[in-house]
Amino acid sequence: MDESFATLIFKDDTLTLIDQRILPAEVSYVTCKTFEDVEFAIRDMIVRGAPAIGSAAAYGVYLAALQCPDDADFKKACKFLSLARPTAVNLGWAINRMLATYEHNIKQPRAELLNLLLAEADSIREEDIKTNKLMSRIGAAVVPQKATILTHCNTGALATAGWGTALGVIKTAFYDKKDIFVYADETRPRFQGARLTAWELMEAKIPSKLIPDSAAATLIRDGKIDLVLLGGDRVAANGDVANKLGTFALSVICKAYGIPFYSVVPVSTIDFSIPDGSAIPIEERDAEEVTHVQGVQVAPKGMDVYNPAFDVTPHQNLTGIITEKGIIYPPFKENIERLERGETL
Ligand SMILES: CSC[C@H]1O[C@H](OP(=O)(O)O)[C@H](O)[C@@H]1O
Repeated sequence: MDESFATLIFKDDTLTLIDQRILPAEVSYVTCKTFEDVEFAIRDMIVRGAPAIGSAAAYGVYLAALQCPDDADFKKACKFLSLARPTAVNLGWAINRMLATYEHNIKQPRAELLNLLLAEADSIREEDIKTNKLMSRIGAAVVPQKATILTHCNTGALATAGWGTALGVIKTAFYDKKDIFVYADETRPRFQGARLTAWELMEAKIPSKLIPDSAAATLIRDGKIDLVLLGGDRVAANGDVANKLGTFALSVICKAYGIPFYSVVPVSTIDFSIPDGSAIPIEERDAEEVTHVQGVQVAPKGMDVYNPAFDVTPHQNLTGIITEKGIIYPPFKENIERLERGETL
């Protein structure tokens, strides 16, 4: 996808989002004029991907301030936004950053306070694009001159405010003229890989193939994959990573066959407050996502469903975690503590 496609645009007190529920069949946009619109857009995955969710939520907080001059109403609106999806830490991180701007400037005239909140939301969006390009540059160093890469879910411009995390690394390696080939798995049940990553790879003209999720294991066993690059939604202080369902299984297979396995995340996706992955809330989504495919029923009516949207990969299965502050290698806990102290790795 060329960079003219913006995942989210904010203008005239309106957040415009490319509707990721129906890409690539249709390129259409949804406008959000209230914080309730933004909450729905996040919850229904019109916008998805940890950094993109954070950026959208930041504008949702600004819209809440526009709608709610009363402090208690505003705080209630922010709480409502924070509950839209539980796993990606970027949602809470962005809301908390906006709330800090609000509290710090609460005594300013209302118009000035609103301007400062909008400026903070713009900064969060702009910083994310810069962060993605920086981590992509750092991450491209782990991509051999000739490599076949497996990626999972969607971690491109659509999952962020622009450019991408793991797919950002892949694009950077490609534009660096590395001889890469990408296998993108479909990523059931929402098909972020088949719908979104395939679209971004084709737009970028990166040599690639789409595969069923369950084909990855055989490709890894048969030595067809040199490297796995994927995203993350919340990283615990010991390096455990919550990411799209299926990540854990891929990590086990890669560990068994000695394939490098990297999560690519901005530091804003690290939750320094939780000691390990057991504390990460895992979102469970509607049964229909599994019983239906693009609205067509495939499972018998009334069949019970377990539909976790994420799983947790233990740090022991990771080769490294690529960030804009450097690559976190084992010992993960100690190196994450260095990041928390503001060091660059
Ligand atoms: C760049 S973070 C992308 C991250 O978000 C995806 O989840 P979802 O599509 O449900 O928001 C997936 O976990 C990706 O790795």
